[in-house]
Amino acid sequence: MKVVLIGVGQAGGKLTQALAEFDYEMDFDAVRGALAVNTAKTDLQTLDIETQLIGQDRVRGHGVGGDNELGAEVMQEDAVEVMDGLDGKITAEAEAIFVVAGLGGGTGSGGAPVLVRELKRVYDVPVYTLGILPGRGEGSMYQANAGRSLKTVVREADSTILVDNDAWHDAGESVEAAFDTINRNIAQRIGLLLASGENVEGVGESVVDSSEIINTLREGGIACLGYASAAGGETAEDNINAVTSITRSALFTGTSLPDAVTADAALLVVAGRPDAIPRKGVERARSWVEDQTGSLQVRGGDFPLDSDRIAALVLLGGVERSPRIDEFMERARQAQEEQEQVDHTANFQNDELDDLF
Ligand SMILES: Nc1nc2c(ncn2[C@@H]2O[C@H](COP(=O)(O)OP(=O)(O)OP(=O)(O)O)[C@@H](O)[C@H]2O)c(=O)[nH]1
Repeated sequence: MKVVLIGVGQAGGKLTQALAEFDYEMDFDAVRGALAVNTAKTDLQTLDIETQLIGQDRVRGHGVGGDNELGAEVMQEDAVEVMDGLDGKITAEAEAIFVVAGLGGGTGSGGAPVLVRELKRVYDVPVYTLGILPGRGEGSMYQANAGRSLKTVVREADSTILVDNDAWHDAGESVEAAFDTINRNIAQRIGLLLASGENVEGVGESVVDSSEIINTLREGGIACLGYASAAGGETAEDNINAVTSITRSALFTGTSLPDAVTADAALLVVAGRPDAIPRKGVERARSWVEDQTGSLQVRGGDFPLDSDRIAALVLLGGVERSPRIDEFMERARQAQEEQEQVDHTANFQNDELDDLF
């Protein structure tokens, strides 16, 4: 799928760069344009992709300090500039636009939903969000911000693929220490999904293409991605059990949104050497995904790759009824209440307020 990526905020910019680099190193050519937008000048200076600083009048290049309402305002005020900056980058060949953001901060959290809305007004291709949910251990500001941002961005985007910051790193690693691991995994796994069907030689009937990704995300709402891989055997026959077993791991342990299984639609992509991908294994795994997700819309396809490993990617569309989302929204709601209490106490201690007597 030919895509243009727009990172908003610090996490959004870093991930956009990581995705663009992976795509370039693998020679997939799925990423046709990349831009990082932020209110913090120093965050942009560390990136190699094209960048755009917004909100200079309001925050003078210092970021919005976790204030996502301010993040949304700044994006709205500078929307014309950002859209002008994208002119020429989003060409007719682009099949989708991805707005990439950490939903817990200020700039990405507030700015992403505004930018998605603006993009949808102008472009005909689907506009998706790749959103990062704060891990359980992150502070209440992050949780509350992400709750509001998620609610808004899901309404605006054609679909929102979520990666939970607790999902794609080893247990025991703190979220901050794990950023590198998470970002590498996102670049590889989301990168492979985007590249499915791109730059593929000897395209056969069973090769997955962009329309299957778009159709899987068509129902809107929240989506997630599962991934697992294993050493491949010599022949396709040798890999029948491997394909079913990695598909199971992708859905149960390798998912970007733990516990999200019930889905409106799904796509199973099996990547590996074309002669090592077993038709029988893929078909068996696809019908297993059907049983697990309860969806009758489970697509399947191959992604020919010159690799000794065999990998399964499971894209689930319409997972918003999952217990994981309910649990997160409850956490966000409690965090917002806690924050309101903190603000309330702060008012009592405010020296600028006169005591009554
Ligand atoms: N996976 C991942 N998450 C990150 C990374 N950096 C920050 N985050 C997460 O993103 C959220 C914070 O968002 P940031 O992108 O840092 O903030 P911002 O959008 O730049 O907003 P301000 O700093 O308030 O202007 C938190 O939930 C972090 O855990 C990263 O490199 N990788």
